[in-house]
Amino acid sequence: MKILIKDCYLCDLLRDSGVTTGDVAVEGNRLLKVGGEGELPLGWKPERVIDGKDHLCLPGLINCHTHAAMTLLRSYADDLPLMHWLEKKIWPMEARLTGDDVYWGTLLAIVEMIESGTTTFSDMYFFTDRVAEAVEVSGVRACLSRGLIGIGDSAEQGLEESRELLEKWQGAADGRISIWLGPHAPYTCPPDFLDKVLTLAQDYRAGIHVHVAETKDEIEQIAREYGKTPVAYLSERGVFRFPVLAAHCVYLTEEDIETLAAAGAAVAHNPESNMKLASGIAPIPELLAAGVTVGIGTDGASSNNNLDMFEEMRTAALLHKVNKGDPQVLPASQVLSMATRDGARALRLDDLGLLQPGYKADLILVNLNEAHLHPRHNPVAHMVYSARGGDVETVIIDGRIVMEGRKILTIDKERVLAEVEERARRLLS
Ligand SMILES: CSC[C@H]1O[C@@H](n2cnc3c(O)ncnc32)[C@H](O)[C@@H]1O
Ligand SMILES: [Zn+2]
Repeated sequence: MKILIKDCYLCDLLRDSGVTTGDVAVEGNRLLKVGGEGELPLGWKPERVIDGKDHLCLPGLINCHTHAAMTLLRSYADDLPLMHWLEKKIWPMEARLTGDDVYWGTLLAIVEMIESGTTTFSDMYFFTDRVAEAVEVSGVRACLSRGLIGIGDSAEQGLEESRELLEKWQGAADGRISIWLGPHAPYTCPPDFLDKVLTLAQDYRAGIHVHVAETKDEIEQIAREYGKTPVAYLSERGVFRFPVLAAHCVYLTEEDIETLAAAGAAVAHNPESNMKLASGIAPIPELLAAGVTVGIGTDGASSNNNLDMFEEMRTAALLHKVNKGDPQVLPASQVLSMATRDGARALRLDDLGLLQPGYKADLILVNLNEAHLHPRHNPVAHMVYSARGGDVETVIIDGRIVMEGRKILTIDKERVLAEVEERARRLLS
């Protein structure tokens, strides 16, 4: 499809050169022209023209760490610390989930993400076949991992399912789906199990998505069991020989940061989940100073409790300023970059996260005609400090319009809401 978005505001995050106005042309699943950059072939005619006036065009937001189907458990267990929350509330309830539950819970997450401008997400859950189906039908982009727990009966099953996913879904849905391996965390993955995960990573050249150093409890447990930090434990097993997406990374030593930087590992920062579970504050300024790529994630809807990346950007920006007592820490343009370009790099998705000719056509139009977005001194700052997910008007993913005028075109939202209500009721009964 050839789409022309006319007269929108554009910001160039690569050069941080402020905001301009211009047109954006999309052909197939690629950006053809963005403002003054790129060429339209002679006689090029759009099939769709979208009026971009009073709208800011941005790369689609990238949610680097979530558990999409946990929308089913939103506000089922609040105000608890991580281990109590997981062991006493979440895991017993997750044991009751069916594949259909995960499918509909994931679709609900996708509705929420599209409505708030997220076009790509990185997920770790189970029944991942069903997660992939939800991604395929809805038109979003996703990196999916089957969460792997190496203690208990289902360890081997998780590995087998991961292998099947890699065979069946890697590059599926026109390349919108990527498969990663998801060893859950150092405290659920003993050394011999991690070794099996890495053999699979080697066989399929897959990346590793893992929770790391999230709480003080984890630091103490891994020190007790292995006499080292979680990062050192993973490093000794050889995890960092592969592309790594490390979620949380709240408690890191200087040496851990050096290890992550030297390995080219990326971190998914989840400030709201870390705040809600009272896990702590990740050393994001230090990671950035060391050259580590940092993306932003919401974590699951049960520890956040929404999937709005605008809110997450604002929280990230504010949290680190107050933590450091320095308002210059994490300026708006850097946070917006973390939620777009750096997120794409963290997920190893080339040609994504920037509005540049030749890049994948994943973009959003944010309606600036709202009271909280006036006056327009600095639309980039508005995206981090003032905007809300509900300001997103149009979403294009892989060159396809998936939301227009706030109506999602690929999913029957009413059906999703009804299915989830019924399933959530059954789960608690
Ligand atoms: C085995 S699939 C993934 C697994 O992770 C659980 N989970 C959700 N949020 C967190 C978190 O912040 N830290 C650790 N584990 C988390 C989720 O409930 C699934 O069981
Ligand atoms: Zn998580």
